[in-house]
Parts: sequence; C-alpha cells; structure tokens
Amino acid sequence: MASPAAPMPSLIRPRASRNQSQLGSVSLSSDNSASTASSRRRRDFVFVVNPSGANGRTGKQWTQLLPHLRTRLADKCNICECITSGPSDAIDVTREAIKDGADAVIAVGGDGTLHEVVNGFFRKGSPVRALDQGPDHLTALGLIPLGTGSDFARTFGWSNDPRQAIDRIVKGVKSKLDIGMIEGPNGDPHFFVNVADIHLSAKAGYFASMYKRFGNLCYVIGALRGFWGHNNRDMRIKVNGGEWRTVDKVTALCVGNAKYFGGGMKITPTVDPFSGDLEVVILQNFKWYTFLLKLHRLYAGTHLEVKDVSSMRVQSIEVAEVVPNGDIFVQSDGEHFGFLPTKFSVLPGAVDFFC
Ligand SMILES: Nc1ncnc2c1ncn2[C@@H]1O[C@H](COP(=O)(O)OP(=O)(O)OP(=O)(O)O)[C@@H](O)[C@H]1O
Repeated sequence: MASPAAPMPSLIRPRASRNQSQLGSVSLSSDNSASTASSRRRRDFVFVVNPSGANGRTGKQWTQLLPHLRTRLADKCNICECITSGPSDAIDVTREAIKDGADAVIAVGGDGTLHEVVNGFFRKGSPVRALDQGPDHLTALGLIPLGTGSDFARTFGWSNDPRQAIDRIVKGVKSKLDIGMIEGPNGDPHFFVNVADIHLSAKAGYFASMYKRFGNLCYVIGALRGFWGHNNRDMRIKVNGGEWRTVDKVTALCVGNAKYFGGGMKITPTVDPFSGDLEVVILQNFKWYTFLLKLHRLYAGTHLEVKDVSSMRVQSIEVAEVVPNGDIFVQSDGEHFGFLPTKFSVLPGAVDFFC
C-alpha cells in the first residue's frame, strides 16, 4: 500500500493493499479532467526508495530527507513514496506508476535501484506508456543517489548529497538519456543505464555484491576473488551488425552508456550518455598483478593508453566465446545478468532524465 510522503494527495490513491511497511503500490488518477488538461493538472512524482541500499543507510537518510522534500516539492506536485519490499520490486512499482500516468519516477538508492527503475520503463522490449494520458505523455526519470557505489551519478559529477538531487528535480531541467539494451539467447531484452560488462569484471561484480558491508572496498575484494581460477578467453565480436572477428585473451569487455563502475573506476572514460552511442573498452591479457599495477589508471580513466586496452564507439556489439562453454559472466549496472552470448545495443534518447 502506498505510504504517502505528504498528506495523501487526491491524485494518488493506493490500489493494492500490501504490507504497508513494504511496497507502496501506486495508483495515480485516471480522472478525465486531469488527462485532458494535463498541462493544468498537478503533476505526480513517484519516489521509489530501496530502504536496504548502502547497508540500510538509504532508508535512514530518506526518512531524514522527507521534510526537506515536502518543503521543496509539495506545492509543485503530488509526492508518492514507494518503499520496495525486495529485489525486482522497483521494476513492478515503476511500470505501474507509468501506466497510471506518473509524470516522474525517481529512483532513491544506488545503481541497482536505478537499474530496476529503468527496467520498469520497459516491458517485453517496448516502452511502458500511460493508459489515460494520451500518446504524448512521457514519464521522466530522476535519481536521488544514495547507494554504496552510486557510480552512475559520478559521470555527472554528482555527489551522494540528496539535497542537490532534490534541487535538480525542482529545477526540472531534463535531457534525453540513452538507454542500453542487452539481449541474451533467451527471454525478453533487459536494459542498462550505466555500464554492462563481461568476464572478469562481471565475475568481480558478482562477488562484490557479497561484500557490500565493506563499502567501496567490496569492488576490490570482488575483483581479487574474481581472479581466482580466472582465464583470459578468446571471444568473437560483431560490431554494428558487421562481420564477426576474434579478440584474443579477453580479460574483460565493458560496454558503457556512462563512465564509471566498480565504485569509481572510470572504465569507459570518453562516453557521453546523451550521444546516441556506447563506448566499448576491451582489456586483454591482464594477469592479476597487471590489474593491481594498473588499478590507479582504471580509477583515473587513463587506462586507454595502456598496452592491451582498446576502445571503440558502437551502436551495437554482439559478443560470443570462440569455444562456447557457457560460463562467461555478464552483468549490467552491477547486477548479474547471465552468461555469453549476448548482444548490446543503444536506444538513443529513450528516456527524459532530470539532470
Ligand atoms: N527492500 C529490499 N530489501 C532487500 N533488497 C532490496 C530491497 N529493495 C531493493 N533491493 C535490492 O537491493 C539491491 C542493491 O540496492 P542499491 O543499488 O540501491 O544499493 P547499493 O548496492 O548499496 O548501491 P550501489 O549499487 O550504488 O553500489 C538492488 O539490486 C535491489 O534489487
């Protein structure tokens, strides 16, 4: 059930009754007068909050932030707070909010929460649309970064300061943000907004998620654990639908819509999330000690000059093993996605984003 941040506004009504302390299932107005005069109606902003983000810090900070949020926004729009009840909840909540005509869905948490909210903007590979707001209605995406890594926010130079994030939402400046699409051999497409990656870094991310209690150190621990039993592998890539070619001894292949992953590594340092393309960075033939020696360059984003590191701009890239084993990890936005083969492509300017 929705947990209102302000006295329950008339345009936001709870629909499903679930555990009040958990998921806020939102239902926004389907009032005809609101839909026919959308420019005049009060806007509906839905805040999707992961209370467990940053080891529970997100939930605490959110509670402290609410009075400030009300002061800044309550006279401009209806505020609806949805507290997620567990993994994937943010996807469903976002889809429901968009269908119900929300003007903005704002992810409150880390990159994992943002990733889920972004995936809620789509269903079976197509954008989710409002049911009663007319074809031109678009729901904007917002972010209050309050996670462990909050890597997506780093591309814009944003800190984890929620008051600055609220200022951006109040200002209301939006840009058309590119979204990455990721397709495996089975199932519906999946979406990413930050960085998707393959092999060592994806394995490291998988392990890092087990050590989040150590803060940003979890990424280094994850990487070192990922090297345990790691082999660089020969892979095949197909760029922009061209010919397949072989890339030897791949350590990691990273597809960036934004610049940072792994708690501040500037892995795809030249990408622009509003440019309509993705940056692919391939690390080849790295040993565990190469990784340690070059770590500072990965954080600084100066690794493109290092031997066995290459970069290219793409609209799409397909990646497969030369000898398929089905054990090469793939992750998107720090979340485990599955295993190769996989295709990555960009949806230019797919979402309006408060920035
Ligand atoms: N109520 C919940 N309880 C437990 N886990 C949740 C809940 N809501 C969401 N999650 C999961 O928590 C995961 C991590 O959340 P989030 O990304 O916000 O924080 P973080 O991992 O600390 O930050 P970052 O990803 O920036 O390092 C998400 O992938 C999400 O699936």
